Amino acid sequence: MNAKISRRGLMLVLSSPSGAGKTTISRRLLDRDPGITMSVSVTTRPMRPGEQPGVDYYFVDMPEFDRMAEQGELLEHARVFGNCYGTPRSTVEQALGAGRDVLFDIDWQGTQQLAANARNDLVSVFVLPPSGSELERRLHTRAQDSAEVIAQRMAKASDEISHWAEYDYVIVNNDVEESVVAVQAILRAERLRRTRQVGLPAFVQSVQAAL
Ligand SMILES: Nc1nc2c(ncn2[C@@H]2O[C@H](COP(=O)(O)OP(=O)(O)O)[C@@H](O)[C@H]2O)c(=O)[nH]1
Ligand SMILES: Nc1ncnc2c1ncn2[C@@H]1O[C@H](COP(=O)(O)OP(=O)(O)O)[C@@H](O)[C@H]1O
Repeated sequence: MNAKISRRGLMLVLSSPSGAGKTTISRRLLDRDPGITMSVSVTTRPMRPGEQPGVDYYFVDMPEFDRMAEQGELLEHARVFGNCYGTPRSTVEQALGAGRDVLFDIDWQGTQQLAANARNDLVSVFVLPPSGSELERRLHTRAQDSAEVIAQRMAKASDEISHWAEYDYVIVNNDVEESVVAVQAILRAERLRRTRQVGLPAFVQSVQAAL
């Protein structure tokens, strides 16, 4: 049997223009891998029908968001579509220390901040749609937004996509299952990075001691 070597968790970021499929990929990944925890963000945007506080987001008002940001309670934060979004620091740090991986659905601004502050813990994946017309089709089939909101999301897509080259990995989400398998392969390899396996020195010593 393989020895259990303790490991630091990693931060897996999925970013994409709205509608490319990151929520769909994230859900399947979370269902299949009990070692991953989803980071729940705080936001000032209004709750949508069907959303649950503490599950989809923590919904807060602007003064509370500002207080959290000022007191250093957010690992990163950004303004997106006119609302504020941020990642609570404490849950992420606890998970990483306990060897659990954390999945983030955040935009390029948040990813840049994590890269600046915690590069060694970060693995970033950009999800591209197969084409512009397919992106628009997916936004329509999701049937969540008005025509006006869809037009806004399409206008924002080019801006988000312009940051693709800042990511460690890029996948084109043609087939959901293939995309999930690709992200699982990325995770599998990244978990084996020497620097993340903090229990390795002790393990190697124990192997050497018996030689
Ligand atoms: N930087 C940052 N971006 C976030 C965070 N939470 C969500 N986002 C991004 O904010 C954008 C809007 O999210 P949301 O309001 O849920 O709308 P939707 O995902 O486009 O339906 C998406 O691009 C998310 O990736 C966060 O904590 N930090
Ligand atoms: N590979 C795919 N092929 C076809 N439809 C997809 C694919 N991935 C996601 N979708 C669909 O596209 C829509 C947008 O996906 P979603 O995961 O909500 O995107 P995002 O979280 O990036 O905004 C949803 O209706 C989803 O079922």
